[in-house]
Amino acid sequence: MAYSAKIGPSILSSDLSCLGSECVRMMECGADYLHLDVMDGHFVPNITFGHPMVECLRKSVGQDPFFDMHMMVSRPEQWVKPMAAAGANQYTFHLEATTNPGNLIKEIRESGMKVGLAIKPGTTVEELAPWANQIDMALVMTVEPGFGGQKFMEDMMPKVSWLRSQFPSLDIEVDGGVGPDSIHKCAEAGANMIVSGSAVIGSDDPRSVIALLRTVVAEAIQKRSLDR
Ligand SMILES: O=C(CO)[C@@H](O)[C@H](O)COP(=O)(O)O
Ligand SMILES: [Fe+2]
Repeated sequence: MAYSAKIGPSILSSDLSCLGSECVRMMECGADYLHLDVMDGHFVPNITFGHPMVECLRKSVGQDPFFDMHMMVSRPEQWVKPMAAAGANQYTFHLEATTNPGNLIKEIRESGMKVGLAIKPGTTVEELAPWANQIDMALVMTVEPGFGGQKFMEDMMPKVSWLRSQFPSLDIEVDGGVGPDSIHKCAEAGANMIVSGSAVIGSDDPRSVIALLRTVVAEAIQKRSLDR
């Protein structure tokens, strides 16, 4: 079992005027990576930031933090090279946003980044499956992409369970409404990369929330390995 429990705060929920210090604060509170939500106002009805912001963040926080770019954009091909140059580590694009996932996967790899492939709630996991052996991480959205602070969609968990059963070593990420109330469902289903925005950033004690999320997921991974 190659995968481990990792917690990635979504900094979309933080005070955006202090993004650099918020990233540093999350890493100091025990985050394993940072989940950066890029929205273009077209693929989703909201706008956040692009590669110039990522470049500034990289300069501000140093080389260490792993930047998982959640690209909620209509033309993901367009931003591969700029994001790689800006210091992104993983480029997670939406299956719904491209007609040629195979070529995009190749371009992301050639740019030196890891590859993530995301699906919206209305997309079946069978549509993602043909690409699963070529990617580093599958992202199962547990809200409609576009905004933080939405309600967790428990009915996405069968997608996670199915992926875990078919691809035992794959990194599987969940994103949207994940926090102490929903983490058990995600962990039981087999998710190991956990994005949490409002539950972590909005907490008075983000360190404890991150530690709790990681413990629940790590215990589920251990249980799965003993059951095999
Ligand atoms: O991609 C998205 C939303 O589209 C997420 O990354 C959210 O920003 C996570 O925030 P919470 O749902 O955990 O508040
Ligand atoms: Fe996200």
